[in-house]
Amino acid sequence: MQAPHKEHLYKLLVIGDLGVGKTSIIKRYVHQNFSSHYRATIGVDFALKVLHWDPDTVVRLQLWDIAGQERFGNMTRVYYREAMGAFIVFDVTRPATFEAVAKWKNDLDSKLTLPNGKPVSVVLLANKCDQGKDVLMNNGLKMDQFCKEHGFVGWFETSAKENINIDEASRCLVKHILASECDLLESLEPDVVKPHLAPPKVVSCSSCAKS
Ligand SMILES: Nc1nc2c(ncn2[C@@H]2O[C@H](COP(=O)(O)OP(=O)(O)OP(=O)(O)O)[C@@H](O)[C@H]2O)c(=O)[nH]1
Repeated sequence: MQAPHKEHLYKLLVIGDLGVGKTSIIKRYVHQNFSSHYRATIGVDFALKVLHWDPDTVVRLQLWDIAGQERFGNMTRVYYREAMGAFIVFDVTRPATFEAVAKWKNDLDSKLTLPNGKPVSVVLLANKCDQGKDVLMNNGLKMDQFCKEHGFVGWFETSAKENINIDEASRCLVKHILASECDLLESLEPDVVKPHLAPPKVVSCSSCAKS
């Protein structure tokens, strides 16, 4: 088999309130397992997921699992640096975690933009959908509108427990990041392209297929 000749490395943040399932989503996505035992994340954890995006392209995702208790703290600014995208997670059984979503998004947008000034791609995850849909039922038809108003590129009902929609949400985020990277590379002069945005092996953009 021929080796893929395009490689992308993206740092992705996973943020949201305490106990919404950030660690569980990453564990499910990367290690294909789930535990109902809750242990709060301290600070930040990391995981790596390798996606064979197409026969020609490998995407490496460096997932930053940021503790919910770090919310809006000074530490998060350091964690956000050079991220290309994020998942903001809430728990469908706890309305307060949905109410915090806009604050997480505003915090992220105020601390992190791409070098061309545009916001990074963010997907909203309505997690624990195996447990009921209290929040979604209340907000029902407004989810699409909410995402549009707050600049999310998409949203998914997910369950780390039942493995629902996690792969799909990730593919959606990566698709948007590939497109925004394409924009970025076009808008920046070659001498100011930062190394992390243009890894040496990137020879063309897979999302717009320009060489
Ligand atoms: N039923 C159900 N439980 C879940 C799901 N995802 C996570 N949980 C449970 O929710 C609890 C919290 O999950 P974590 O993944 O630790 O949450 P977290 O957002 O990483 O928490 P912090 O690191 O403290 O911010 C654990 O008991 C998990 O087993 C899910 O999709 N369905």
